[in-house]
Amino acid sequence: MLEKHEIKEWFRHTYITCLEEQAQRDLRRLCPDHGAFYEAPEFRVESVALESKDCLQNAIDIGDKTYVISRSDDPKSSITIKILDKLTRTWVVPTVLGAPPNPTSSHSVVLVNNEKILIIEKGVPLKDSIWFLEVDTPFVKQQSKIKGTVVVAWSKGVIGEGQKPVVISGPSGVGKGTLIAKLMKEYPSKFGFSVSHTTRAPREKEIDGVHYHFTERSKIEEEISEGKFLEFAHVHGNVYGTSIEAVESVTDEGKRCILDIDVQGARSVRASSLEAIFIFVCPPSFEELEKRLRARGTETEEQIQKRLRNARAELDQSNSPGLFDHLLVNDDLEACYENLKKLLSLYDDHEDSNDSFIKDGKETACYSILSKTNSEILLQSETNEAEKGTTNLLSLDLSSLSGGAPGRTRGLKISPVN
Ligand SMILES: Nc1nc2c(ncn2[C@@H]2O[C@H](COP(=O)(O)OP(=O)(O)O)[C@@H](O)[C@H]2O)c(=O)[nH]1
Ligand SMILES: Nc1ncnc2c1ncn2[C@@H]1O[C@H](COP(=O)(O)OP(=O)(O)O)[C@@H](O)[C@H]1O
Repeated sequence: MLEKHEIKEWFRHTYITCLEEQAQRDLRRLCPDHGAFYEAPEFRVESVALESKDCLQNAIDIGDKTYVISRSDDPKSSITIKILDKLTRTWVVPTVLGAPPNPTSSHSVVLVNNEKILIIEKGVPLKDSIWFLEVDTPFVKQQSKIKGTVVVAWSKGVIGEGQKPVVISGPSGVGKGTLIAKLMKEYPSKFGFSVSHTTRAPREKEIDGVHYHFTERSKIEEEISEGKFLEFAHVHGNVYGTSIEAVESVTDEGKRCILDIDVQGARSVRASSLEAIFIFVCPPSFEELEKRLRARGTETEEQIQKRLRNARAELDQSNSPGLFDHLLVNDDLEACYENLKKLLSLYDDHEDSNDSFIKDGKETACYSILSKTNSEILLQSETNEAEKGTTNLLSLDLSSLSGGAPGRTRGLKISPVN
């Protein structure tokens, strides 16, 4: 049997989870005498955050665990996560993956489903304020297994769906870079390149931050272990990797992201939550590939031999079932480029259902969470619209969230409530 002060504290935590009905049930089970004592008022997420002088914290119950999300009143400090195991009454500090929200003064939280918690940052425009803390998604489960620790992961919410990124793979020297450069030159505002990290040395005309982020092995390994990479692979004796930020920053600019990565990387992206289109570029023949590699003149003979050996393996894997959506043969460059354009235009009839909402400018106002049902979360403007007689509520449709950690949770449909 719990002590009365423990019951009170426990109930305050549980109540905030938006599971007040369950809380009442559990409370009756744990302590029949006090079950009816704490009447839950009408549900309003914001009003039940636990505030003390130097800290704001919210607690969310999922099964036997309570996730405590706190921030101090130092505006520079970011959110911390602690987990209370209610059965053993022990605290766990989880490994937190992904880029966290920028520090702000406070936030409101609500449980979306048993896999993730929605956090709305206060005092920042809606488009920057939506965050998901994943606590039991497939990604988090997989990372937990790999790391052998309890893992949670941040994912930024993005209103509307960006166009699917395009993954381009193919053996060294086949012409991937040439095709991508043509595309970027013709459509600079439509496509953006995912700038990979690599431990290989820069070639003569390569610029750091433009062609690659050239980096040290220890640095990239550290960042990989911090969950900052969507994928990475050892290619031709060096480490190459796509940071989550490399892809998401392009998509956030409203551009379609192009990734030039090897077959291992393509496989990893296929297995990730990033939905993309996968294209493999083949040479017309192995002899022609060798000719192009040599003519480029950027590698030593030893490096050319290594690339040619790896090319055979990559060509073999291009037919792996379910890996590549399209194979393009780069024989005549112009013809191949035209085929690439045709292929990409297949997916160009995309319309953003949130266009009108975004044009209204509502996404620049500040909101906080008001309430939740199974299908929607209501957000309330932080301005004084209610006093002016208008409701200024927004509905976040929960049926269409896509993606998630690592990266962004896209496809958020938000519409005004009349
Ligand atoms: N997995 C993975 N492969 C990459 C990445 N960036 C580049 N690569 C691949 O690494 C290989 C070597 O690239 P690079 O050294 O630029 O040589 P090049 O392909 O001969 O121009 C190519 O197959 C690229 O597609 C990355 O971020 N991840
Ligand atoms: N269709 C083509 N016909 C002849 N040469 C090509 C063709 N496509 C690309 N090249 C040349 O082949 C070399 C390798 O191309 P590159 O784009 O660097 O390949 P990758 O990025 O796949 O390693 C470059 O010198 C490029 O100018």
